[in-house]
Amino acid sequence: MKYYSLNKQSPDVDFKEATIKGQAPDKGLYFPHTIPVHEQAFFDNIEQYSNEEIAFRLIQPYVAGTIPDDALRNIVKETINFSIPLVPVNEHIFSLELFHGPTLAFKDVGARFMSRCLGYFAKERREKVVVLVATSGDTGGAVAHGFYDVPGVEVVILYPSGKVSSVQEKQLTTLGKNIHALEVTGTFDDCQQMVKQAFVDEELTKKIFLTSANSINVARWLPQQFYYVLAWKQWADKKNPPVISVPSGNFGNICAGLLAHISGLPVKHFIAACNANAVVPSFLASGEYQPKKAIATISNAMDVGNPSNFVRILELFHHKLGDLRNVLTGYSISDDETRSVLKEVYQQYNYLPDPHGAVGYLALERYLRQHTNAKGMFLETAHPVKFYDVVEPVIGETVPVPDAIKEQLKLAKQSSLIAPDYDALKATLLDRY
Ligand SMILES: N[C@@H](CCOP(=O)(O)O)C(=O)O
Repeated sequence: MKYYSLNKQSPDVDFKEATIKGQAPDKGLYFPHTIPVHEQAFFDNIEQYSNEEIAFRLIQPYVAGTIPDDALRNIVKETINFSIPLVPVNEHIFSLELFHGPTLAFKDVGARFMSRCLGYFAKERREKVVVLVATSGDTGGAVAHGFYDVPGVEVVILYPSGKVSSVQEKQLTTLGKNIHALEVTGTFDDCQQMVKQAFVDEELTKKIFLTSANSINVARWLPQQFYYVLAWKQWADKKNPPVISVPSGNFGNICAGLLAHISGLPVKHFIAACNANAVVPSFLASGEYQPKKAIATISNAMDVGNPSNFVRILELFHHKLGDLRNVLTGYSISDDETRSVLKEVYQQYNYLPDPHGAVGYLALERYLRQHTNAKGMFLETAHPVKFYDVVEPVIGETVPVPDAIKEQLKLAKQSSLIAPDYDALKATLLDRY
């Protein structure tokens, strides 16, 4: 499989080089030359396959030739060694729980896969790799955990000061060793911009071997297809495929779902469930793409004003807005609506979503009101405890803290404050590495 840059000014690369580079030299995102289409029988008989076999079959065509199949099987097995259950909330709506991994968020799948691929490729290199990553909350913790203590790898996480939850901040600032956090006095988009600029700074990249662990990196983005197909395995009504509502910020997750759909996965419709940061729903309505400064909300991991993966979504649909609209509808949900649906779902169905899941639930409910024969699922992208400061006042109860993170919450934060300014990042990196 070859990958091309969406800016079309850089040479094609294979999976190994795309993973190591993170982003193409012309600042474009890498995109696969062909999208594999799986046989109908694979999806028709999906219950027959183990989770590992499903994940392996999905990812193998993208990796082929760069990691041998036996090593890849091992990577896949370690990546999804936790449950990904589809849980009924009511008669029409199911929750795909993606928070049973070590950092309680869907990002664990991509981060674990990428860290293992990079570990595999790094064995062949002597140089230290510096992984740069921007986070609005969940990516940072998952990448910190996935790359913790990996030999030859240093991780630098940029996060917007005061704009991630207290649990997320602990997850990305307390591990120490090879994990370093930079607290940026700006927005997630500032962090993302600084990171992207670093990759094209020749002076810096001559001295430091940099890569990205955001979904701009194909090794972070592509494995996110796994759980869409694992959801299909658990979907009972195979004659009536699900509507899938995806809480969306940087749009890597929904873009992976759309990719799986183009590869043959039965899905009735996709919903981009956004908070007040509604650049993509506005685009779907008007045809105009207008990036905006990110607005802070209670579903903070989706506080993105210029989603990186929007260009990949356009490419998937050959830039044909009509085709995209046939598959994807966008909704924007306010913080007040999020609080009230969170409470309602908890009281009425005894199911506690996190604020991102609540946005996904309400967007799905709105769509199903117009499409009465359909049923659907929302992606429950993170455990509600990660947002206990929002959730507890809404439901008037304490959210029990899972054992997986109890000890980490007692550790002290270690971070360096920096301005939302590329020169500040460059100076920090040159000084440290
Ligand atoms: N929602 C993200 C923002 C970065 O997204 P990514 O998938 O490109 O890493 C976060 O939680 O940090």
